[in-house]
Amino acid sequence: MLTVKNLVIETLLEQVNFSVQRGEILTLMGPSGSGKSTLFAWMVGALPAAFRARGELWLNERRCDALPTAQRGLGILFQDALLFDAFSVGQNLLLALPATTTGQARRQKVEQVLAAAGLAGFFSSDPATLSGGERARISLLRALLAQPQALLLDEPFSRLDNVRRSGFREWVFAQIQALNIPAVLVTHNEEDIPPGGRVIQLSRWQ
Ligand SMILES: Nc1ncnc2c1ncn2[C@@H]1O[C@H](COP(=O)(O)OP(=O)(O)OP(=O)(O)O)[C@@H](O)[C@H]1O
Repeated sequence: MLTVKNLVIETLLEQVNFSVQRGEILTLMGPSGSGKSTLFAWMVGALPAAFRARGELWLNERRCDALPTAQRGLGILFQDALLFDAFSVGQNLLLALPATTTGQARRQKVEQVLAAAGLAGFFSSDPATLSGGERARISLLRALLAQPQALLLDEPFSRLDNVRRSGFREWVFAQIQALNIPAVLVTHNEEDIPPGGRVIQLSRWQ
């Protein structure tokens, strides 16, 4: 379970409280500038220096808000599918693979997740030559290869056209359910809300 408890980010967010169960996707909505991305930045341990925050972050019974980013167990996916364009698709994915997988098993693991995502044969591709939908899928694969215990999705669908958007959305939701990890989705689009999913509205600091 992922919990944000009594979070205050001064002059931006007042008293944010939520818990997300394993396999659940909680949707966060709110006007532009209400602090959705800043909330994610705080959760991953990268709050801009301009802000002061207090509150608790818990992931699977472990308090995480004082831990370094890499130890929090959170994966994050941004609106822009950020990939290193100097590296091939496969190298981008290898970078995310934990050091516990070694030797030839590293490449095999990456080939295997590419194939499972319908991207067999993309290992040596240059990310700059991919479509927006392909970049989005590879970005999610990269986030998942790091074996996060929870996933934060910051408008991951907004740069995709309508056809790609719904396909990618279903695929992302299926991945989260298969991994049985909690996820938080920021979106401006009500169509992105998973069927029956809970929604939290962030409001501006009063
Ligand atoms: N590094 C920073 N330093 C100072 N202020 C910042 C910084 N990053 C964001 N802000 C400000 O914090 C406020 C909240 O921004 P944030 O990006 O969290 O909003 P948002 O709800 O994600 O908006 P949108 O829906 O437009 O993406 C905005 O007023 C923004 O200008």
